[in-house]
Amino acid sequence: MGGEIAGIVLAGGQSRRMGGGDKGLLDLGGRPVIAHVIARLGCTRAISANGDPARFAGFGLPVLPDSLPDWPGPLAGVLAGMDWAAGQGIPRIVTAAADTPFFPRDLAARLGAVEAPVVMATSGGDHPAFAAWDVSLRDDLRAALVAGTRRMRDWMDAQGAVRVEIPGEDPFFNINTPADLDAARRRLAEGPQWT
Ligand SMILES: Nc1nc2c(ncn2[C@@H]2O[C@H](COP(=O)(O)OP(=O)(O)OP(=O)(O)O)[C@@H](O)[C@H]2O)c(=O)[nH]1
Repeated sequence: MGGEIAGIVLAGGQSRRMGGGDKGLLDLGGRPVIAHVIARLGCTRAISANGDPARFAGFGLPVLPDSLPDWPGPLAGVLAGMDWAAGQGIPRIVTAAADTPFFPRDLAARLGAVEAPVVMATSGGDHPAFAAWDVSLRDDLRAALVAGTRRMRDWMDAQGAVRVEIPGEDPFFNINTPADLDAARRRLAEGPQWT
């Protein structure tokens, strides 16, 4: 599929399993976890998160508050990304989670190459935070949220999302707990392929 695709990093949420704060701002090898995600995604154009945008100022990207701020969950962040991209005249976004620093660098190209309105990454299970979305779906997504849809997977299944298998060794390892952060630091120490 041709056309521009804008990377949106989902960085909101409550980080309850981590004990609060922003998982993306935790240190991993001398830089924040989200810096790894921004670099790997390659086409990052915005960060999706509620709260004070100043905490992300160092990345030089717009910080998008959730389109439905009282609606917890990453789908509201996806909608914010779609609304922002539509305003920029960009037809498609690809989303990545700010707490997942080791996915392949060609992820956006792999998802963007599939000609479908919703493309979900999978590797030993679905990873709905990693997906490509046509922004033309935003009014449908808004309506679904208002109607009570909460889980990304439910909405994507309703849309008949195409699945793309992403290669790699546990490519969507994500940092939810302090033990996960320790494991990520150990993985980083394994070699330059993870930096
Ligand atoms: N924009 C936005 N992103 C979110 C929201 N909730 C979660 N995310 C992001 O979606 C990804 C997956 O989030 P989870 O780990 O399921 O939820 P979390 O709130 O970060 O963590 P827990 O409270 O421990 O479940 C992470 O990158 C989060 O930053 C939200 O309400 N808005």
